[in-house]
Amino acid sequence: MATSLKNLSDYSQTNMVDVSTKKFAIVVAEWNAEVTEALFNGAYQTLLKEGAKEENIIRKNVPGSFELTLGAQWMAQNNTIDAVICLGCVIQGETRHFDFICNAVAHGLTDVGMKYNKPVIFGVLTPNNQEQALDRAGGKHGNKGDEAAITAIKMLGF
Ligand SMILES: Nc1c(NC[C@H](O)[C@H](O)[C@H](O)CO)[nH]c(=O)[nH]c1=O
Ligand SMILES: CC(=O)[C@@H](O)COP(=O)(O)O
Repeated sequence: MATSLKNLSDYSQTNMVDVSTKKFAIVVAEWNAEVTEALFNGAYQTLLKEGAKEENIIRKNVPGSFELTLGAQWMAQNNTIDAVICLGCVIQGETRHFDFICNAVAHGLTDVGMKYNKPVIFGVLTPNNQEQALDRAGGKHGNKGDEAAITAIKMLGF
């Protein structure tokens, strides 16, 4: 598995720009809160470690990952926001509901980034079970929240 070959929290220092004046929105889905809170902490601490200011990081919650798209749009339309980081965790259930949510939010966040011409980062875990989720939210495979924050910073250095 690709993730088993890398740690989500490892990253190269290329394209790491000065983010001391950059403003970030982090939109967090409340579903699977144990996981999404760990993703948020990873993203938040990574932004601070890379030089972002606490006062320049805005957090907004949405009920579930499906709502990340509208939450991202509400943040992206704010001209003072430089990048939007979206965090969620969609865990496979018994039905195809998982597929519809994952596809909708992946396409939706892509569309928001293209519409507002700014980084909108897909920090959504799509695991088969809780264990796989926790492994990627500060567990043995690192933290996708770290990865999402670094991705936002790298895109600002494009
Ligand atoms: N099952 C999960 C959901 N489901 C809720 C949806 O995201 C959405 O809020 C609902 O369909 C109403 O629009 N959300 C997650 O983030 N994770 C899940 O595992
Ligand atoms: C991904 C989900 O929405 C999930 O909670 C749905 O579970 P199920 O497919 O068993 O209804």
